[in-house]
Amino acid sequence: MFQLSLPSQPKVPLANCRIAQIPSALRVRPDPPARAHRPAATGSTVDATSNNGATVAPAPAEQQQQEEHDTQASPGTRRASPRINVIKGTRWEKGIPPVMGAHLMASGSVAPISTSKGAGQGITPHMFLYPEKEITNTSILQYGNGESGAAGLAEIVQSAAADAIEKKGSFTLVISGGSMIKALAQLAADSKASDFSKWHVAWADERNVALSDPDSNFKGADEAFLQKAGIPTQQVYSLKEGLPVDETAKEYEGQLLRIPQQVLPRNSAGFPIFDLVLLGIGPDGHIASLFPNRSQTAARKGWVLPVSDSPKPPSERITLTLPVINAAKEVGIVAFGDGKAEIVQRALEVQALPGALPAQLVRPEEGRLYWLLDAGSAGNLRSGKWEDAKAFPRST
Ligand SMILES: O=C1O[C@H](COP(=O)(O)O)[C@@H](O)[C@H](O)[C@H]1O
Repeated sequence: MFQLSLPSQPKVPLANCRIAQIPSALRVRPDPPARAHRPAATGSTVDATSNNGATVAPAPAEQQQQEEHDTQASPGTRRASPRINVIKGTRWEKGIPPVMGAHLMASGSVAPISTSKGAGQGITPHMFLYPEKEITNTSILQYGNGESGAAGLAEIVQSAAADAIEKKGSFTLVISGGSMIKALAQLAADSKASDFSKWHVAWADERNVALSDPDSNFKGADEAFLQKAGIPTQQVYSLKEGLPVDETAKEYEGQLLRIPQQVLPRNSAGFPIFDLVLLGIGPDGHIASLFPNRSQTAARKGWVLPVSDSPKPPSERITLTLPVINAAKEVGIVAFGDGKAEIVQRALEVQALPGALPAQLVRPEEGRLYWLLDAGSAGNLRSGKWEDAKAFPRST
C-alpha cells in the first residue's frame, strides 16, 4: 500500500472520487486557494480536508503484473535506481507506433523514443514526470466509474461557473468532442444548478463539417446539454459552415477575438484566459486537434489553427493552439473507461519527446490542471511506484 500526501485544502471536488496529487518525490503545493462556491460533497468521498493520507494503490492483479527494471542512472538524475514501468497486454500487437511517443519492447516494457537506441538495444528509460514548478498545479482525480466521474465533472464545471460569474459576471467554458461529450450531459440535469444565461461556450476543436453532421462536436454538445441548459445561442461560438478549412479557422478566431475582454480577459502575451477548458484525450495522446508531431502542436502563435490532414477522420478541423489552452484558468483532461487506460498510463508515466504526446504539453501557466479518471482509465497507472521514479530530466 502506498500513501500519497495531499495538500491540506485541495481545490478539488470531493464527491465519489479518490484524489491523488501527482507526486514528484511527493512535492505538492501545501495550500491551494479554496473556491468560494465549491459545491458540497455528496456520496461516498475521500474528504481530503480531513484525510491527508488518502491512499491510491494499484489493484492487486495489477501489482502482480508490474515489473520494474532497474537501470543505470544517467547524468542529472537524483536517484540511483530509476525504474521503468511495464505495460502488459498492450492492444498494439506490433508495438506502439513510434509517432505515439514510445517503443514497445519485446519484453513488454515501454521505452520512450527520446532515449531509445532501437528495440532491445541499450534502452535508458525515462519516466515522464511533470516538472516541479508545474506539478504543484496538477491533480489526478480518480472516480469509481464513468457515472460518478460525470457527476464529478459536472461539479467541477458548476463550481468554476459559480466562481467566474461571481468574479466577472460571466463564465467561459471550452469543450472538446469525442466520448467526453456524453459525460457533459449531467451539466443540464438541474437547470437551476447555474445561471446558464451567463455562460459562453466555445470549442477546443471542431470538425469542418455541417453543424448537423454526426461528426460535428457542436451537434454532440448541443444534444447533450446546450439546448437543455438554455445557454443563449449568441454565446455559443460554433463554426461557420461551408467554408474552406483555412477560412473556417480565421472566422472562428475572429469570433473569439470579438468576445469582450470583460468576459474573456487576455494574459500578458495576449492569449485569452478561458475560465475552464475541458479536453478529451485520444489513444495517440492528442488533445483538441493537436496531434502527435504535427506543426499545429508546435505552434506558439495564434489562437485557432486549421488542420487539413487530421490523422483521425474527418480530416478537416480547426483547433485551439497550445498557448490558448495553457493560458486557461483551469484545464480538465477527461478520460473515462478502460479504453483510455493505456494512453493515460503513458501520458502520466512515460516521458515522450515534446510533441509526441500532446497531452503532456498541457500545463496551464497560471491555472490548474485536473486529470479526471475513473477506475477503468486509471487501471494501468503505477502511481504507487512513482516515488521510486527517476526525477525529471527532460531530454530536450
Ligand atoms: O477527434 C477527437 O478526438 C478526441 C478524443 O476523442 P475520443 O472519442 O477518443 O474520446 C477529442 O477530445 C477531440 O475533441 C475530438 O475532436
